Order: sequence, then structure tokens, then C-alpha cells
Amino acid sequence: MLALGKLLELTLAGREPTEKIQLTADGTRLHWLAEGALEITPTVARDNGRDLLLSAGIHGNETAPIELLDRLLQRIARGELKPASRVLFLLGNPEAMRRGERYLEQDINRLFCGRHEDGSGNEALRAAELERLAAAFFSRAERPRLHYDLHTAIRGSKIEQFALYPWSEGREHSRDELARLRSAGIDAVLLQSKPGITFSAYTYSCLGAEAFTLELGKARPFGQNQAVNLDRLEIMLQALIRGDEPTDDGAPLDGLKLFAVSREVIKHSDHFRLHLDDAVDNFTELDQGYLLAEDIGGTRWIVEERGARIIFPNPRVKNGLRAGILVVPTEL
Ligand SMILES: O=C(O)CCC(=O)N[C@@H](CCC(=O)O)C(=O)O
Ligand SMILES: [Zn+2]
Repeated sequence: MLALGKLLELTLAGREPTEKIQLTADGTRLHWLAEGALEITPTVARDNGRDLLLSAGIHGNETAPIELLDRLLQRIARGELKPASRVLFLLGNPEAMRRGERYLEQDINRLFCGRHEDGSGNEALRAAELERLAAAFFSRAERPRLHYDLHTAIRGSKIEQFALYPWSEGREHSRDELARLRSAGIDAVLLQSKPGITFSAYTYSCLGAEAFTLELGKARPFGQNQAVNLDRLEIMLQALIRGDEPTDDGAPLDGLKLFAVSREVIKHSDHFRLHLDDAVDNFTELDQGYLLAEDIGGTRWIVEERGARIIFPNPRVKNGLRAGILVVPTEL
């Protein structure tokens, strides 16, 4: 296998490869661009015009998706998977991956869309670098742009594999993209209704890509992801890379559950109290009238929405950040 196929190994070892560009026997080009960043260019004859960004490790302890990208890249480097799409592989937060932590000082996934300019430190610099790498990759006109940012969650979930679909003024959520996610085993999608500051929000709203955060089960250390079954996603991603996806325009959403984000619960101060046990799963339904959280100055978060469910409840986030999302069922 080509040495550049070992991007994960290089990244975990903090090593820069001596050769930055390598070609497979069939002419696919692998180009190491920066730490944790590798661009794949198909031969001109095979190029199908699609640009696909696959990122993982934005949170360093979310290892199942990192292992998935490693498997895809190794297959490309061995010549077993012959790309027709341009692909950019990004491992988001290498230092956090090395330490097995979500982040070191700042959550990178709250530093996009310019937020890194207000911050300092390595994670702000890395968010700026990821924005530059993504912008350069998606700079070619007339090519469909698609980004999947792969994560796993802190808590268990009543719906294990789900996606978050960013929002941007004047753009409609794409039914075909939802159908593609459904074919990859994704069971639910949360439709955002305001601008975000995550990596997928950046590529969606600033770079015009179709972009999603994918949640793929519970976060576990490297080598302990047997419980997470990513087979259907892996099959879909391989087909996207090879360019031989079944042409299924108008494919059914086939039971895909859709949720609208009703409110984000923001932690304003150290007085923030979340009235949910750590064992409560994502997508747990909350009754109308339930006192979900309290904060300084008598702020109370009471559930008003009928059928509300809680996603990512986390009282340990920094002040000013999202400590949970309330979603309600919706339709397209
Ligand atoms: O389990 C949790 O509390 C967080 C899991 C995670 O990292 N989720 C992403 C979602 C990004 C998005 O909103 O698109 C995150 O919180 O960054
Ligand atoms: Zn994450």
C-alpha cells in the first residue's frame, strides 16, 4: 500500500510524510496537504465531476468514523477502490485524537464561520486551517459539492444514526440528499432553521456544498467500536467515491424521521442547572411544562413544544454555548 494511505497512522504519530504526492498503479493521485489532510484526485478519464469532503475527528474521542475513513483511504491506496470523485479526507483535531479527548481548550466545532477569529490557541488556528482547506478544495466551479462531517455522540440515543442538516437563507433542504442518507442507514434528520457555527454549517452556507453532520452511535476509544454498525454508510460512501451509485432520483424517504430544531438551550453562566440525568438518551421525549434547565437571573427553560425531544443535553459546555437542542417532529 502507498505510504500516504496511512494518513491515520501518520497523524497519530504526529509525522509528516517525506513524499507528499503518490500515485496508485491506476493513476489516482494522493496528495498530503497538511496534518490530517489528504486530497485524492482521480484520473481525468475517470473523473465524474463530483467533489466529496469527508471529515472525522473534529472531536478527537469520536473514533468509529475516523476508523471508517481510514478503511476507505487504505482501500484507495491499495488500488482496490478506484475513485471517480475528487475526495478530501480531513482528520479534524489531531492533537485531541492523540490524547483521546473531545477537545483540548476549545471545541473546534464551535469555531467555524469566522468564530476562530475571536479565539486564540491551536484549536482556533486549526479551525481556520480547516476552513482554508475546505474552501480550496471546493473552489472549482460547476462541480457538485458534498460534505459529510462524521461524529459519534456522548450519550446513548433512541435513534442511533442521525444527521443534522444546516440552514442558510434562501436555500431549500434537498429531498434527494435526504434519500441518499436514508439509503446509508440514517434513521432521522434534524433540519436546522438558523445559521450555525459548525464545520458542516460552514461548508453549507459559505461554500455552497450540500453538507451534513452525521451522528453514528456512541463515542468509544479506538478499537472498541464493534457495536457501531456503519456497513450501510460505508457501502454508500464507496459507491459515491467510485461514482457508481444507483441512479435513484425521487427515491422514497422510506420512513426517514424528520425533526425541526425548535430551540437551542444556551448555557449562560456557571449557575446553569440541567434537570436531566446523565443516563437520559438523545431523542427522549419531554412532557409539555417540564422544567428542563435553570440559569442565572431566574432564567427557566420550560418545555412548551408538543412532542419535544432532547438532543445533546450537556451541562458541562462552556458558558455561551449550546447545552442541548429541543426538536419537534416535522415533514418536508
Ligand atoms: O453528544 C453530544 O453531546 C455531541 C455530539 C457531537 O459532537 N455533535 C456535534 C453536532 C454538530 C451539529 O450541530 O451539526 C457537535 O455538537 O458538534
Ligand atoms: Zn462530535
